[in-house]
Amino acid sequence: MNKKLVIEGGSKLQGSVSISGFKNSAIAIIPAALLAGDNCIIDNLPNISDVKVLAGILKSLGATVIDKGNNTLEIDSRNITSCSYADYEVAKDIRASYYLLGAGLGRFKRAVGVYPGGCSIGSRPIDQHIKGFEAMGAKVSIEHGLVTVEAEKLVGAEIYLDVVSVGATINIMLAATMAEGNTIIENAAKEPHIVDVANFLNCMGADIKGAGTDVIKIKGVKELKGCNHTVIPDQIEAGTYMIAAAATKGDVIINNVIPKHLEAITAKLKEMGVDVIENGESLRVVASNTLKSVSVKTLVYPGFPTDLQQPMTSLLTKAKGNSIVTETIYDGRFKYVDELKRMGANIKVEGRAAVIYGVNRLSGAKVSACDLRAGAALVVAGLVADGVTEIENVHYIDRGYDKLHEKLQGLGAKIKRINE
Ligand SMILES: CC(=O)N[C@H]1[C@@H](OP(=O)(O)OP(=O)(O)OC[C@H]2O[C@@H](n3ccc(=O)[nH]c3=O)[C@H](O)[C@@H]2O)O[C@H](CO)[C@@H](O)[C@@H]1O
Ligand SMILES: C=C(OP(=O)(O)O)C(=O)O
Repeated sequence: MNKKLVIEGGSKLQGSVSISGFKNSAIAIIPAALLAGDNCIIDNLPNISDVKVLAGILKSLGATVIDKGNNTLEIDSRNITSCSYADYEVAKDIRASYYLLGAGLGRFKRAVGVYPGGCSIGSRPIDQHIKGFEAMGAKVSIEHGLVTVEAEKLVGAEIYLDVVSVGATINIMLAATMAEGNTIIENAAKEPHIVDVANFLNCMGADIKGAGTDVIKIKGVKELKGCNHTVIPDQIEAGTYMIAAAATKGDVIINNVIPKHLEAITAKLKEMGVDVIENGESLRVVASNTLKSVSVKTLVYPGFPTDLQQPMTSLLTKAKGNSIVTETIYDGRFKYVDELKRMGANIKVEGRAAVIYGVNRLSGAKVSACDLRAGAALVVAGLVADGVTEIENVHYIDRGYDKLHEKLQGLGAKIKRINE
């Protein structure tokens, strides 16, 4: 089906919007539920395609997955007896299928899965995941597009990550939860969803300490039990609405957020002259002044998140003067810039840096999203552009934004979705 978003730019966003559960947390927690061999109830799940794909894979493995409504899934993994998913067509577009390797290894000492896909934003190896599994005694092989991990005995180990990796940190944590003895992950990632996943695992009976710091200690346990868990709010979705509010010179209250998780983006917006007012679990973003140019460097948490680099670049096209965006996490996350240029942006990319020369106006055009956050960047650009912008490849946006066009309509944007 050819799906499109059509935006008539120029409306200031106004009103309030509620943030959904965190994609990157939800898509780790669903595979983690496999470890329980029991019934888990997970709520505040975002209504996005990645969640549907993972819930579908768990079902295909034998789990009972019941949609309880109200963004809640009940996942009973008692009937899963092995973890092998080999359907390339189902798994190729998502990254988080890799968590089934760690969870399957933990519970069954063996898992087979499609080599992870996900956004095409540069090289995305899984060597640190493999290093962690091997340190715990597993053998790992990659053949015909499938990754097999298996261990006669899974034992705790000390693992120093060579690069700070969100995926490797969570995957090792999943496997180590049911390994014999203690595991220590050093140079661990500290992103909010690492803490959320650790809280979920601890609620199932795991013994994990230090999540949210760069040293995580896991004492292996023999079994886990089911539990109820509420996914934390989506840091990246919230940041995207903050950026969209600022770009349109709007006044938006963003509800259901954890302001601490948004400090890097809040600080950058304030530097640009935008007011960001915190009120409990809400942030109000008011952009009444001329936007100032700034430098942005993506970093691991608590730095500026790479997943907001693309929408932030769209915002900076509207700033006065020249801004610099440096991408330190991925080596290919500027592909979308050519689409922004179609809309009149003046951006020069040199390796890992982009210089954004502020322009007076963007103009609506037919453009195509090349990945999830590229899609978000084009939406932000479309909201401020003169005339009509048509965004193709909306399936990328559906991977990570819950009811995007409806939420934007609620803020006064002239946006519609066409499913042809
Ligand atoms: C499903 C999910 O949660 N995706 C997020 C996760 O991706 P993902 O888990 O893939 O990202 P990582 O944190 O692992 O990657 C960070 C950097 O480490 C490198 N690396 C990673 C693993 C490895 O084994 N070897 C290696 O060299 C990557 O190439 C990249 O340069 O964190 C990223 C960084 O916050 C986010 O952009 C993604 O939205
Ligand atoms: C890169 C992202 O997702 P994934 O790792 O799932 O491809 C993202 O959410 O921006």
